Amino acid sequence: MTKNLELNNYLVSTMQKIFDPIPVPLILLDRNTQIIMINDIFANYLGYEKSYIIGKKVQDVDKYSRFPYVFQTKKSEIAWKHKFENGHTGIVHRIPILDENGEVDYGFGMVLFQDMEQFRDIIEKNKLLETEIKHYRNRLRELSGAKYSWENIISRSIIMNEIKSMGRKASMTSSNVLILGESGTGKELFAHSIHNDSRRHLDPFVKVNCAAIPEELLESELFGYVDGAFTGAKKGGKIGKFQLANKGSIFLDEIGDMPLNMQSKLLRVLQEREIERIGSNKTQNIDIRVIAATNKRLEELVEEGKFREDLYYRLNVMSIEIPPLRKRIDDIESLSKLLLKKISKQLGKYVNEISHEAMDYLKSHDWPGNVRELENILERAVNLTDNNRILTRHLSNYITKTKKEITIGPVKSIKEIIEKAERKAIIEALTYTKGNKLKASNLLKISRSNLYDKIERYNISV
Ligand SMILES: Nc1ncnc2c1ncn2[C@@H]1O[C@H](COP(=O)(O)OP(=O)(O)OP(=O)(O)O)[C@@H](O)[C@H]1O
Repeated sequence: MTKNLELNNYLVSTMQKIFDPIPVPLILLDRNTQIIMINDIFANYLGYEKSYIIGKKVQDVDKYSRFPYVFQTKKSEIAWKHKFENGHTGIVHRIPILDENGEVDYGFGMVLFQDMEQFRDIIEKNKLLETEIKHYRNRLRELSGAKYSWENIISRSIIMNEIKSMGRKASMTSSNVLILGESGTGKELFAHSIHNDSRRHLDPFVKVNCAAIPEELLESELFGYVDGAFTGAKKGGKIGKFQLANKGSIFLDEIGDMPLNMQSKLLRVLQEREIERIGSNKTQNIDIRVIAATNKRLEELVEEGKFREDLYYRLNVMSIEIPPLRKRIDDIESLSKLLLKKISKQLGKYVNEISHEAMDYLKSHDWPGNVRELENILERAVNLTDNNRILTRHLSNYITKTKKEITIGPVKSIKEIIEKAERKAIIEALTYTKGNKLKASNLLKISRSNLYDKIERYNISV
């Protein structure tokens, strides 16, 4: 008995030594709400000598104490506003400590904020920090997030409009998306737009070019690593792209070039929805949407054993195939106009017109490099022209060398077919009448002024 008492006294005095230097008001009660321990700062706060308080029931020191109630409910009260008997108002925690039978053994209390001013100060600072974080998040999103949306994707052809509307549908779902198409067809534009139009648009959009990162670095890029994971690892470790993209979307460009071993790891992420940093055995849950793109024929890669079939099916939940530019020549004119605007802005040189003949050449080219190639051709032409107009001579030789009749594209608009036929008929009539416009207009059965208008509109040199 004496031994137990001695032990108890020893424990209490040791704990008191620990309690006292802590600059936060702390209190410990026994199961009868009797104060076993209180630190100096709390005793001062209550306005009593510590020796006077110890051994008293808590409600005798502060008649508003809710500890008797907490002992009944056995439920902690965290961050409660409390007005003490002496008039102070603070924010407090009251925690019942239960024994193995679930009965209250002790009660632990602390004053988190000693007055409401202090509390309001912290809340204000917190709000300020939140605003700052929001600001930097927005800046980060502007710098590294999704930059493009549907308005940036020019589409006049029926086929492209349909594909855009499929893209819009894909934005609405949370399924993975696979974007297929030749190089330069606008796969990346689609990936940005899908993210920007999805419910994840306020969260990160992280791009990884699977073909550009050496195989041995890809795993650490995607998964990150912990401090000291391997020789040469950065101090403090590295956050992987999966984690950076958490809650948002990860754009895996050139997925067809992902090495097989990484494909297995990606599949695990998609199945388990969790990742492990290299060198760590802790898993972290992640919530990401994968948007993958490739210019390779994935089915062929699957057949050749270069792409995992199960991963292919996981990614191919919604697939969008962007047709090459040569299959949608109706888009060339409007695309060129938009690209001219963009290039003019970049080069600080205003060019906004393309002669009819030059446009014909553009429409009859095969465009193996698709929109990217068109952009390059136009940039060169803008540099070469002396005014605001691009003529045939400003186009690269390889574009003007071969001009075939434009018959490609099953979805040419009626307007374009009529315009082409009209232009051809006017040229034939003018050639036949050796440039006599009156005779030509009679042959064509249109008025002379109408003929003049069309000559100007179709840019026909007489
Ligand atoms: N429909 C479009 N409207 C406007 N610009 C486009 C369109 N399609 C492509 N572009 C432009 O063409 C260029 C190439 O597009 P993007 O990078 O999206 O192609 P990609 O298919 O991802 O190419 P790669 O397979 O080589 O990565 C970009 O400058 C893009 O802005």
